[in-house]
Amino acid sequence: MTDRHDPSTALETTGLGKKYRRGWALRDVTFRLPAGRICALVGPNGSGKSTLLSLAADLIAPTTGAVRVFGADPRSAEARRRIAFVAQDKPLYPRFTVDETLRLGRELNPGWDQAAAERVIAEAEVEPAARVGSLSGGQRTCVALALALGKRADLLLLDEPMSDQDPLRRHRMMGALMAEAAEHGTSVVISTHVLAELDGVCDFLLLMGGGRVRLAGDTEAVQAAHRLITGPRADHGTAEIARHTVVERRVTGRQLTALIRPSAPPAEDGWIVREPSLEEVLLGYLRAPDAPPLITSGARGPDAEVPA
Ligand SMILES: Nc1ncnc2c1ncn2[C@@H]1O[C@H](COP(=O)(O)OP(=O)(O)OP(=O)(O)O)[C@@H](O)[C@H]1O
Repeated sequence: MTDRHDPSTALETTGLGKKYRRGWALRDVTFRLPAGRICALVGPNGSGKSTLLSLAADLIAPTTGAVRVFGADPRSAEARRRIAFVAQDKPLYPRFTVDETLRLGRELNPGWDQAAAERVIAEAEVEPAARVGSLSGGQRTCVALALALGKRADLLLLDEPMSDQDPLRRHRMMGALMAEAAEHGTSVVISTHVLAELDGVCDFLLLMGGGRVRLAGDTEAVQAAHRLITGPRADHGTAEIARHTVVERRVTGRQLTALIRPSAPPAEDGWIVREPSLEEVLLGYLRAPDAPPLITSGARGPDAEVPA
């Protein structure tokens, strides 16, 4: 685990685990998110995404291991100041107006950025004089996002913030969020089920499955580690594929398509070989829950012992 006040690492976990009465929600999670990155947190329902975010935001305590925020304990005042968390259930005061909610944010946060918060409200076309209790679920999410951005945190933890937004507002909110993050170098972890939403937005990836990390690293490095190969479903094809780490293979008619992590340059003759899109990589892993995990070097802590 890195020293305190590590400016280069936004979030780091070592052997992090969380056990509820019914069993483990998170197991042996070890990764490092460098600062200034936009990290997509993806995985099926119940794979541990919210649990991981809640541990980082100190809403719950780990059963095993540790989590650090910029090198600090999440329970510390420093970590609390540097984190903003938008949970799935946005706890806001329903009797407050939007304006009053922002005023509360200003009073509670010394570094409050009123202009940033107001930009989100304006972008979302939410009426500042409206009571929070009268807003739609999607509009309430925008108020929660405005509070998070107004706090001017260094690490934004966002749990499916776009799930209740209509497509147009989803697009506008993502744009506003990314513009703010780029301007201030803010680190972001955003969980989502909408894989298409990630393209060109996120530069870091964390894929969870069964409470464990299945993929972690720069999106470019993750993509570059994979190849999508298509060819005839003949015996020699099977032999070719067996040379590599196979994430997923599918047969359609006489054709074989496989997502692989090549151990050597794949044979080109008779095969179409190309780098998969991020969505293709993610879909491959989601369809193959037993595929071996990949933690790229950029996502490993200095003292981590994780499989390559
Ligand atoms: N407070 C809790 N008490 C008991 N079990 C819990 C609690 N919170 C989560 N779990 C369990 O932990 C596991 C992981 O849940 P978690 O909410 O972290 O998943 P998720 O990936 O965020 O799911 P989703 O995509 O549906 O939001 C699930 O099996 C869930 O039932």
